[in-house]
Amino acid sequence: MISFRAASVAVPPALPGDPDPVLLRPATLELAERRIAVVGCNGSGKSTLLRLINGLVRPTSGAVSVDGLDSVRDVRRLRRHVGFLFTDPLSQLVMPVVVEDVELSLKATIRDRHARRAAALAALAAVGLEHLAERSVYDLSGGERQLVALASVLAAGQRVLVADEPTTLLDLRNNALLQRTLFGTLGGQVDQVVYATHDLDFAARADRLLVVDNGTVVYDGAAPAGVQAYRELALGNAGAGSGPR
Ligand SMILES: Nc1ncnc2c1ncn2[C@@H]1O[C@H](COP(=O)(O)OP(=O)(O)OP(=O)(O)O)[C@@H](O)[C@H]1O
Repeated sequence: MISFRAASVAVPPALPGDPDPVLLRPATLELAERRIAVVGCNGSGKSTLLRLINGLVRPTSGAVSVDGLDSVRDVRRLRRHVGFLFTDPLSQLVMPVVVEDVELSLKATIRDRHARRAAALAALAAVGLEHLAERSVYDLSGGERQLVALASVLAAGQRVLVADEPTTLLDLRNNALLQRTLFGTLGGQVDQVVYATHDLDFAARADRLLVVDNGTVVYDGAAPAGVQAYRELALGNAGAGSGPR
């Protein structure tokens, strides 16, 4: 269960004397569903909301917790419980060689070096990238990096996954592979996936959908109606006729 209790985020103003810009207005949410999508226009506050979940952003007021772990007080334990997939995979690929990056995620759980290598190769195979195991992460395409980041995050074995626009760099086939892999882990090692996306077909697959506008959660409910609400919000009347496919 992911809980937001009147959680808000404000930052210091760029110019002295200006009011503090509010990135997220107080949000109270109890998120228990397995697949939770967050949609909204550029700059609406989706990443801010996602980053609150694993303590990358601290609430200015209110509180956020995941399965009883407070995002400020228990932040170290929270980070072991909640994995985060960044929009830009280079933000999180820390080892120079693909297989080594996945092995790093397994270090806490598999002590034997050979077993760790085998598990890392299996994690890469799950996203169709075992042939890239010995390549430099800097030589990969953007989409290949995004899939390696997914393999590394899944290998870490966290119960909750937060993914910030995880399909932005992926072609149609790999987009489908990512969705299959991400959702396929649910009910196994993973209890919940929370993802922000501009891909409305991906968003429509959620069990619950949040629409964020100008730092406020303006819709919270079923995905198909939420996608439609977002179309109308973003496009006005032009979006009203085009329902989710
Ligand atoms: N540290 C900060 N200081 C000032 N403004 C910030 C800071 N972090 C984010 N913002 C602003 O807060 C707003 C929300 O940012 P956020 O990254 O949450 O949006 P988003 O919905 O994820 O956008 P996108 O779809 O473009 O990724 C943006 O206008 C951004 O410029």
